[in-house]
Formats: sequence, C-alpha cells, structure tokens
Amino acid sequence: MKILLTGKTGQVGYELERSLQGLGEIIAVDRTQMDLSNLDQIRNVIRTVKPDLIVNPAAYTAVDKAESEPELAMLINGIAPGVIAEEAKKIGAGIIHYSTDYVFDGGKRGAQGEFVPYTEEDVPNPINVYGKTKLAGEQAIIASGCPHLILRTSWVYSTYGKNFLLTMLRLGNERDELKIVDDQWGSPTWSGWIADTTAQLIKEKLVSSDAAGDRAERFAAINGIYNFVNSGYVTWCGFARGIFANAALDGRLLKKSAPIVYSISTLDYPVPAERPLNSELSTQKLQMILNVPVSSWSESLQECLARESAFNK
Ligand SMILES: NC(=O)C1=CN([C@@H]2O[C@H](COP(=O)(O)OP(=O)(O)OC[C@H]3O[C@@H](n4cnc5c(N)ncnc54)[C@H](OP(=O)(O)O)[C@@H]3O)[C@@H](O)[C@H]2O)C=CC1
Ligand SMILES: Cc1cn([C@H]2C[C@H](O)[C@@H](COP(=O)(O)OP(=O)(O)O[C@H]3O[C@@H](C)C(=O)[C@@H](O)[C@H]3O)O2)c(=O)[nH]c1=O
Ligand SMILES: [Mg+2]
Repeated sequence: MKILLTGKTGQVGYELERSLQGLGEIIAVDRTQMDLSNLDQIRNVIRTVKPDLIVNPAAYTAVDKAESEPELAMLINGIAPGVIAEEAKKIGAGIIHYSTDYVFDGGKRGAQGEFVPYTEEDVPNPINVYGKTKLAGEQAIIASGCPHLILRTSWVYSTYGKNFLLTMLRLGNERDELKIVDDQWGSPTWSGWIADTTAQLIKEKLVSSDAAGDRAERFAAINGIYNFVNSGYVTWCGFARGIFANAALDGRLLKKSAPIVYSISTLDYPVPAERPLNSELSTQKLQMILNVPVSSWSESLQECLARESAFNK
C-alpha cells in the first residue's frame, strides 16, 4: 500500500511519519512540497504519487490568528481537504483526515445542567473561524464521495511543536504563579497516541488479510466520522495541574518548584477567538466500531513526559 502523508512537520504528522512505517511505502510531504493553499499543487502531487491512501493532518491550527485570516484558514482547512478528497476519489484512494472538538458550540448539557459528551450524531455549530473552517473541510470530504475516516481529536499536545504542554513547561520554569481557565472541559490528547492508534486501525481494518473484502469494501465498512481522543475529561486548569504534578518529579522538565496554578474563568482570559466550554467527545463509537484501545489522558501524558525526559538525557 502506498500512503501519502501531508503536514509531516506538525505534532501529529511528525509522529505519523514514524508510526506508519511498516504499513507500506510512505511518502511524507511538507508545506514546501504540497502547499494546501495551492490547489493546483495539491492536484499535481496526488496525480504524480498515485497513493492508495492519503493521511491528512496538515491544517491551519492558529485558533486566535484565524479570526483575522479567515480566507486563508478556509482555503487550507475548508477547501483543500475537498480537493484532496476529489483527487483521491478519481484514483480509487481513501482519505484519513483529522478534525476537531471546535466544530461544536460547547453548549451541550444534560437535564441537571451538567456537561454531556458530544457523540458523532450531534449537530456541529462552530463558534469561531477555525471551527467553521474545519467543519467546512469535513463537509467537503463527505460531499466528494471519497472513502473517508474523519477523526475528530482535541487539545493535542506533543514533545515538540506549539502546544499547551510545552507552554506550561516554559511558563512553569519562568513563573511562580499561573492563572488557567477552569471552566472549559475536554480531553487532552497526545499526538503519539493519535499516530499509533491511526497506524493500528489502518493495519487492522484496511491492510490485514483478516479483514473481509477488497480495500474499497473494507473502507466502506468503517467509513465516517469518529471522535478520536484520549479518554477522561478535565479543564485546562486541571490539565496544567496534572502536567506540573508529573513534571515536578523530573528535574529535566522543571528546574524549580512547580508554580501555583490558580483557577480562573474564561471571562478572565480574553482572547480573540471564543472557545467552546464543553469540548467533551465520547469515545464510544471509536471503541465499538474501530475497536482500538483508548488510553486515558493522564496515562498518555505520563507516556509523553517519559519520552520527553528520554529526549533530554
Ligand atoms: N493542535 C490541536 O490542539 C488540535 C488539532 N486538531 C487537528 O489535528 C490535525 C493535526 O494538528 P497538529 O498536528 O496539532 O497541527 P500543527 O499545527 O502541529 O501542524 C500543522 C501542520 O500543517 C502544516 N501546514 C500548515 N499550513 C499548511 C499549508 N498551507 N500547506 C501545507 N501544510 C501546512 C504545518 O506545516 P508547517 O510546519 O510548515 O507550518 C504542520 O505540518 C489538524 O487537522 C488539526 O486541525 C484537532 C484538535 C486539536
Ligand atoms: C497560556 C494560557 C492559556 N490559558 C487558556 C486559554 C485557552 O482557553 C486554553 C488553551 O490554550 P491554547 O491556546 O493552547 O488553546 P487552543 O489553541 O484554543 O487549543 C485548541 O487548538 C485547536 C487547534 C483545536 O483543535 C482544539 O482542540 C484545541 O486544542 O488555556 C490560560 O487560561 N492561561 C494561560 O496562561
Ligand atoms: Mg493553540
């Protein structure tokens, strides 16, 4: 199987380039080789490579900046995935694409007013530009008729790149006190888990000779949208405290005592883009249909930090 991987320099793409090894021929490209804002280049690359599967973690992910660059964000997140999927369809390839909890408005509640996790059946209603562009990308892929897996993940962190974990470690090494929002709930998800789990499902559901039918039939059996997150729910403040509880045990991550993490509300942290308060995604469909193991956010955090310590030795 020939796999075209986009965005190999991103948090998820970097891990995917490693996790996908062994599944076939991996052609990993970066922005210079396949710029998602250049639709002709996208078409040319796919027509030249002729992959069996396209894995697309490349995206415009700067949530606040997207508010002032809506056209560029829409081109990369909303239009390019549709062009990729149209080209894939023409050559009989499938697409695995990543989307986000930010397609929802965060207002889902139960009878007692408590937050209830979103399922794949819930109707998206994004409240910021990034979320609107990611939803447009999902819709364009579905409209193309190309075999697809749309994996909605959330709160992605990694040992490198731009993410909340590394921001906390940096700030924690500089300051004695941090103020972190404590009323947005979701699932922090490690890019290493995303990549390993993606590779596992490709292997078990699309490549393995145990799976019934030819590749198109195998894809058709699992086609659709899946929530794709580590399990358990926490606020950003709770996540920050979890990070420092682990990092405090490791002098390579934190060179001083852990900062005091104060709980604040979203209203106390003004930013250009509104964020959903409820970002909880249910992993029930992921576990039932794709049958992959889902680590808890705290297990994955420990695994990630252990790897980071190994990097710094
Ligand atoms: N980060 C998060 O918290 C979450 C991410 N997601 C989704 O998961 C996926 C992976 O995200 P993540 O790995 O964290 O993102 P990153 O921001 O870490 O990486 C984004 C990747 O996309 C590439 N890229 C950006 N613009 C273009 C362009 N015009 N043409 C080609 N490539 C481009 C970047 O290249 P370069 O290095 O050159 O900039 C980089 O390789 C995305 O679809 C994202 O929307 C979903 C939920 C949460
Ligand atoms: C640095 C900092 C952040 N925060 C808050 C702001 C915000 O609500 C929360 C997280 O900040 P971030 O800027 O990392 O969040 P954000 O960039 O919105 O993260 C999102 O990225 C996109 C790509 C997604 O798809 C989402 O799933 C989600 O991961 O923490 C504080 O309260 N105090 C602080 O000191
Ligand atoms: Mg961010």
